[in-house]
Amino acid sequence: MAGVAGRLARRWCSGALRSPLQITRFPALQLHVCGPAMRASQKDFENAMNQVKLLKKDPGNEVKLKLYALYKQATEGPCNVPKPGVLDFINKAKWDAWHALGSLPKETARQNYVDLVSSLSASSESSGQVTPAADRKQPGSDALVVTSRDGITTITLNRPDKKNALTPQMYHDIMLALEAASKDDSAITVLTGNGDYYCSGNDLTNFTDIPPGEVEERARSGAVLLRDFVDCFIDFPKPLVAVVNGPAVGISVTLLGLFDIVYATDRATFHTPFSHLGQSPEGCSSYTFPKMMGPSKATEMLVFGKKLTAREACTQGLVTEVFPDSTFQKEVWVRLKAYSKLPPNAMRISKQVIRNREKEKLHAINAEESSILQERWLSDECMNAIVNFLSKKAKL
Ligand SMILES: CCCCC/C=C/CC(=O)SCCNC(=O)CCNC(=O)[C@H](O)C(C)(C)COP(=O)(O)OP(=O)(O)OC[C@H]1O[C@@H](n2cnc3c(N)ncnc32)[C@H](O)[C@@H]1OP(=O)(O)O
Repeated sequence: MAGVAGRLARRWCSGALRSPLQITRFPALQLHVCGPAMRASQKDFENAMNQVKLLKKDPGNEVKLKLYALYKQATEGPCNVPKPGVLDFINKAKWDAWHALGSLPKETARQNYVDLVSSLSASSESSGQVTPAADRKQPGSDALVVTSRDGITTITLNRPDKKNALTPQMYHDIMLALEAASKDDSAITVLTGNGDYYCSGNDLTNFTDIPPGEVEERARSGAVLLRDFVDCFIDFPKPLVAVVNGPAVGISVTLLGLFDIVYATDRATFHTPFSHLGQSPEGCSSYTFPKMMGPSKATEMLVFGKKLTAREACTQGLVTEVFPDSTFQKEVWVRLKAYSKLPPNAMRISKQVIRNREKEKLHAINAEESSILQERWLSDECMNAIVNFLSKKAKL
């Protein structure tokens, strides 16, 4: 086994399965499963599969083989496929691992899978047992991962290779996730990013491949989507926390004015390059930013595109607290777990007392900003900026 593991390590470490994210592309871990629950429920199992995608550290080949074997056993039962040839190292190692589980019942394999993922999560920064909060419609792609544990529902942007830029599918999935989180039994909802960025804002390739006759219609439907998306944040009934794990750009910054708490690593920056892009502010920032930081500081950000450090953003009221990057995850999650144990109804009602009197105004501002942006998207200034980005001339 040592020789095979060594060859596997070389193959995996030099190939497609190197990073923790890539573990999720291990095809067997993606399949859907069914069957009755004994101990770990189907939901626990699905949550565990989502957790695997978020592991910060590569667990190593032995553990990956164990996960593979348990997954196969839990979903298909005892190994029932022919043994691969001796030179087919990877498939043979996988087959060996699965075959070694003998007649282990599916339910036990599922439980063992959940336990193993839980122990891996606990030993990485995102610790804690994953538990289902409510029946949740899973997002339509891997670009968003939703988990619930310790009374906290966490929505994680999971497109690290694109700095978590937001695609139309992600806008829809975030809305669905917020809708589900508003009804589940968690006390707090968190939005965060996987990888080195929190979010690089709207995916600028959303503006490509639009047939000439459809530009206006695309701008109109984009504005409707934007308005609906921001409305979900305005109306969200429970404490909403942004865990800003790295730089934030565009709409991911403007939305922060609608969060109840914003925790940021000292590595984060806050950048709204709207004028550079021929665009205009959204996310109600034309109202929340001047209110928070005064009109001239808001103008520096929203009109001149001044990029703030985390400490500057904290001084100006956009960020609640800044943590050293080395302890960010640990400190923030300890804090949030403690908050999540407070009486949930009291927290929800207090949030509403603080926020409700602004709601109508925010909806009106959102509608206005969306309609102005719809016009901006049709402007030459905006088109030229997108072309510049796409041709890699502009790094903002
Ligand atoms: C419903 C519609 C609602 C619309 C709401 C409107 C919102 C407005 C905004 O959000 S405006 C903000 C738009 N975002 C930006 O302008 C950021 C653009 N990106 C960058 O400037 C840089 O990529 C960076 C500073 C974020 C990171 O630079 P770095 O050099 O560290 O990394 P790369 O540039 O190599 O990025 C890695 C890959 O990620 C792709 N990418 C990053 N951000 C975006 C993005 N916003 N849209 C599309 N793609 C993005 C980048 O192209 C690289 O991809 P590649 O590896 O395939 O080249």
